[in-house]
Amino acid sequence: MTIVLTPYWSNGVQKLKMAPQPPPKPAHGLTPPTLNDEVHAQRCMAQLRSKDKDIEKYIYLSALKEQDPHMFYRLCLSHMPEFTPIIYTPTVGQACQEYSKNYRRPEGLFVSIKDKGKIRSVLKAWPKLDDARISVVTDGSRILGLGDLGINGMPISIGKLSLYIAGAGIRPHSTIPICLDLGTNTQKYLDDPLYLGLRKKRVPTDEMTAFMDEFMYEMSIAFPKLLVQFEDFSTDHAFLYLERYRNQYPVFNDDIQGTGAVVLSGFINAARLSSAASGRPPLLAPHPLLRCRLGWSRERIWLVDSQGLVYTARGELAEHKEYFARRDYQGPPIKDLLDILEYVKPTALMGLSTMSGAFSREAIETMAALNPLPIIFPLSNPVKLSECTFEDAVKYTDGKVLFASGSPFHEINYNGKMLYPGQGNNMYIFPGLGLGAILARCSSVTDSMVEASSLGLANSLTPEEDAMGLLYPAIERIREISAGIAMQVIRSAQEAGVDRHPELRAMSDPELLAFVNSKMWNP
Ligand SMILES: O=C([O-])CC(=O)C(=O)O
Ligand SMILES: [Mg+2]
Repeated sequence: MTIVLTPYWSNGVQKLKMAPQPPPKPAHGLTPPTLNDEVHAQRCMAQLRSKDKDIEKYIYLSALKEQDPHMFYRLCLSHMPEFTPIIYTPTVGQACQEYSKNYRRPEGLFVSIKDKGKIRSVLKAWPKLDDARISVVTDGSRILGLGDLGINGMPISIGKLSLYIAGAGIRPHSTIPICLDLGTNTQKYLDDPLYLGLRKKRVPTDEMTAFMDEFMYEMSIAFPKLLVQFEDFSTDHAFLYLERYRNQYPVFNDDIQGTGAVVLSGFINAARLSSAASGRPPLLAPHPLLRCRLGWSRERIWLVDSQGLVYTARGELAEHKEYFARRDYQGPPIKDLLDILEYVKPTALMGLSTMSGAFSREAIETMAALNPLPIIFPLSNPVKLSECTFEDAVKYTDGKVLFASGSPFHEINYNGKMLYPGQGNNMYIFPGLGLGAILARCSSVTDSMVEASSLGLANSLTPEEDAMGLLYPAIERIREISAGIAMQVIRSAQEAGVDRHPELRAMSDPELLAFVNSKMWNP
């Protein structure tokens, strides 16, 4: 699906002041007596870099995390740009595809449709019942843009939780990766002798819903302090279960809400730069009214799917497309993206299509002809499914583009000037959103909390990052960014009345930020 956005503007809210972090505790563990920690860190990096293939690096880091989690997280934090593409998108996509082939040891919880009726006993098998604070739950049905991987989706839960630990200082013991096995419709896996999941097709939705009801209820009993992040469910089920449980349990959907928040955040910053470049006046009233602006933004968003422009007169539409279907367009159908761009004349082009090349050279050139500084966000994951590359976006706009992608691209030296791609990936949002929700002990995750995370991220750019034209802050600052986001999320939970940690209400903002920082685990 492609969303074409027309102009949009915003101005900033107050910048956050960050409290200093507590100093890291000295690492200790099962290391030989003459082993020097500093040198061993270098040794680990050398071992990592000696691997030719990214999947080998993934396997090496997975083993390091098991053997020496302090070293793993310490290196992860000090090498975020090098680590995230391995332990997370894009390599985690390959790790999922090859999970049954590369499997070495248990790392999470599997709950299958065969456990229906006795899910409680399966959850009780988890060794750290009382510590559990955050679980990432997938059913493997839509892993990144790679489709239905069945039980092979487990590494996505593991990867997200590694970023919770690195990026928000959640204690490793407090995380539970979960993969639900409801079958798979991917024949290749059903035929694979090494496949680790049930050899059956996915169960129908009513059966799945009965399973999910029991699962969610038992989770809330077994782990009373747990926040649940739904991850990579197929689109229809993603919407269905978010709506079904969001007022009953603390739960959010990373692909709907986390991605929405991260894209909005990058877009707020891009719109500011784009409007300035075009000399257009600011188009948007100040921030904290996002929800009120939804109706307004609906007028400015043109949704495109495989059938072309989405409009109400086109006929029956999937429910999640109806909201943004154009009511003011009567036809004829316009299918071609170039024709749609000519018709709409958008400021921004966003891709959620999982179609590599969907933003063709002509589409990018058209965006550049329409705007002095077009906003182009190819958001599909992993890298090989991105609608265009950073290089293409730079080349076909002559270096004048506000770019963010879902997966990482390298910076480019274009005519002597370094240009930096933004990574509009929900990894900027979920650690801070989750941390805030956990610390507030919230009973549910409200839209206002998700919005708060988005605004917290948008306002986390330093003056230097701002001057470089970045849309997202440097990922190296993830701890500081997550702390700021968590604080905004806690305040928003308090405003919504879903917090269950009243002592935090009395704290001033600096006190609250210091509290958030003090709760972070450090390797
Ligand atoms: O995992 C990522 O990189 C972002 C995400 O949630 C997805 O693509 O489903
Ligand atoms: Mg996802």
